Amino acid sequence: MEIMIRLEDVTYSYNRQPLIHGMDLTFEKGKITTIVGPNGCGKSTVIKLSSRLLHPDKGKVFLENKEIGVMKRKEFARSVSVLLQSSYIPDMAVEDAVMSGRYPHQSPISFSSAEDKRLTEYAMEMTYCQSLRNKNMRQLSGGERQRVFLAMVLAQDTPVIILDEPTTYLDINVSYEIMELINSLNRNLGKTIVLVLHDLNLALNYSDRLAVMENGKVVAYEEASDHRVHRCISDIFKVDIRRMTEKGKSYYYSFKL
Ligand SMILES: Nc1ncnc2c1ncn2[C@@H]1O[C@H](COP(=O)(O)OP(=O)(O)OP(=O)(O)O)[C@@H](O)[C@H]1O
Repeated sequence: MEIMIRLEDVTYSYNRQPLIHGMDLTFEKGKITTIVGPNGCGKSTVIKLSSRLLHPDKGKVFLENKEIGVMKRKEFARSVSVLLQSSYIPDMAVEDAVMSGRYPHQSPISFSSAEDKRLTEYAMEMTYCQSLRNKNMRQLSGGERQRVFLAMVLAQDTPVIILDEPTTYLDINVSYEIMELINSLNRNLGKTIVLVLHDLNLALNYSDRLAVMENGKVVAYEEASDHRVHRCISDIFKVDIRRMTEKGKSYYYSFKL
């Protein structure tokens, strides 16, 4: 098992109110790991600590063997892309916004290369944004904007992709398409993916591993098919988890008892 991101003895407080205390957590290379847990348990905080948007009060975060706090901004951005829950909405056309995802790969004086244009097109195609290319970001619906933010992440073309609730605002069909895309980025291109998902059915069916959080702590961390993690989810969310097989494929689903 190779580790891509490692939180080591991490402590974090907001306004002197401790939220995370001495957390050890790893995200494996080449896997899809999803963090689940109730509102306010600290999932986004872990995402921000893992992507240098917050710095631990104590402890360290490593990307492979480098401490992320000492990495150069562009160096980190060539390795890790991140989609947050509420991103700033830039006042620019969709195509330019997606192209801006390429910035870590460009020098300050260079213009966009053929590779930048190719990846921008690819990212827009994969996220169904091509027809939006000339629209201003601020004119988009919530779901359209979420797809463009995902395209920006794809265009960044990093080995690690961190997505905090990527299916927010998306209708059920687009949610599944995006989860299939995330799955194929992992299975076909070997990307390491870290997700936060509220939809337990998506989390159970698209993750290799699940980290269950409660009150700032990781209370279970197992393979997504492991009954121990299912029991923990059942206890926290007061749901039952079942497995069904359809056309030779197994699926998990959760439902309220
Ligand atoms: N900037 C902030 N200042 C003060 N408190 C904060 C700040 N950001 C988050 N918190 C608090 O920290 C706790 C954890 O927040 P966080 O956003 O990490 O939770 P979450 O598990 O991602 O929640 P949700 O599922 O609702 O998105 C919450 O109680 C929240 O109110």
